[in-house]
Amino acid sequence: MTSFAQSSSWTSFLKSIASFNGDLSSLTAPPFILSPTSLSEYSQYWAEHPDLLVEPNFLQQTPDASKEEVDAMALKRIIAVTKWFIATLRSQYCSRNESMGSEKKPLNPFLGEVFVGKWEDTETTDGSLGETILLSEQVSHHPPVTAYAVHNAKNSVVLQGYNGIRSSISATSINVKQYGHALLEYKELDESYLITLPPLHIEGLISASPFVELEGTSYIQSSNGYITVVEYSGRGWVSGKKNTFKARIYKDQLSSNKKENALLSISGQWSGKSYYAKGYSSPNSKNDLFYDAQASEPHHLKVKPIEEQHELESRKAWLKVAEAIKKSDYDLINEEKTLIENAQRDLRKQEAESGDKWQTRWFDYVNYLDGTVSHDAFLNLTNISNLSIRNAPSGSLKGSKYDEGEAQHWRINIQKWQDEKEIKI
Ligand SMILES: CCC(=O)OC[C@H](C)CC[C@H]1O[C@H]2C[C@H]3[C@@H]4CC=C5C[C@@H](O)CC[C@]5(C)[C@H]4CC[C@]3(C)[C@H]2[C@@H]1C
Repeated sequence: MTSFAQSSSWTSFLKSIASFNGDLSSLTAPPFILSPTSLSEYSQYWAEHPDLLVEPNFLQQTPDASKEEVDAMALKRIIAVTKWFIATLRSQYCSRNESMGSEKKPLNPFLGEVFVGKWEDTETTDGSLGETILLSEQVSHHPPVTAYAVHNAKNSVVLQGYNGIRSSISATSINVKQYGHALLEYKELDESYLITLPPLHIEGLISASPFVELEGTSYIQSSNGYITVVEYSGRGWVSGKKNTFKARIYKDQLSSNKKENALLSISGQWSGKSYYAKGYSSPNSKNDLFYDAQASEPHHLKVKPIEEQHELESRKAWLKVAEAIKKSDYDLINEEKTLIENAQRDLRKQEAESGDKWQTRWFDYVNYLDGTVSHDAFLNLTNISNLSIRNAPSGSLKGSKYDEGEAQHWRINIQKWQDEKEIKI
């Protein structure tokens, strides 16, 4: 038990969780659990291995390739995309534990908050990787939704997506369903991938050292038919290790209905070592190493100095709150947060009076049910993967109990970024 666990603020916090209303940002957490980082910054975790993100673009068959060679290259590419995806998980779900000792409560982004940065090509000697940029924007405040786009122009790679969560409480953990998805497009290959987001829960609350554990299933569906099905579990599973996963790659969604059809199986820890073997058997450490998450340090993106940032940029906007959190000065945290919250309330009031709703900056809210979109990567990929197009928990299948209601999703409007005058990377 950490010393925090006995502190009165943590026990009263745990009691407050008991009367939880579903909106995590409404819980007043004790200062030591607060992160000085805004949730709008979490979009960067999709691209802390830019080399892995771009790698599939270098796996192209020759123009005169036979059907078998074309197929073999397509399989190589989904294996590379799976490796990139697995490599994102340590940053996504362990980076706070590694840098601050436990999972923390991120700052709740205000509507219109943006976070931008870039990864320069420090990997290659011939510059073949090129620069990768991140655009992240809080496109909704109630409920909180962060949209993002990662763009590597040199290799025509665009990753775009958005994330919102719904939380509930069980006896000892916070259960989180993720909403949204990521779309990964390799324009040179005319190939795209739909990536869904796994449910998670927060363990370690009683011992005041919370950490994320992934659960359930997520999918990576390629426009060339191949699909990766990833199953997550924690300590409880056979391996007894935390952050355990099994990924199986199939020729197409139909064959994914039977594990025996798996072409390749990968298993291990997404925050540690994982191994692969042909077919559907579960590989172990005697098989070939697939990826070692601890062996390759994440590349942190470059962010302009605060004094060069626009007032809507996250680190500038939250600077005083972040400093107060680092000093654990609870009164100052509340004082500075209240200033930001009041400014936001005034903006909403003015918009209500003038009738000018807040306009999102770089992302459009696309309705997939009113006929405005006849065909795009998302419709194609949800068709071949049998995944719902609705605003359902990420990875919900067509025909499942969640496959109902609206189908509106956030998409990057690259023209709006190209027309951007005020905010620079
Ligand atoms: C608010 C209650 C509280 O402070 O509880 C203490 C604990 C820190 C648990 C609650 C917070 O835990 C944080 C973990 C956050 C997720 C971490 C990673 C991701 C992946 C990223 O791609 C999208 C966002 C997401 C899902 C984060 C969402 C917000 C989470 C659950 C924070 C909880 C408030």
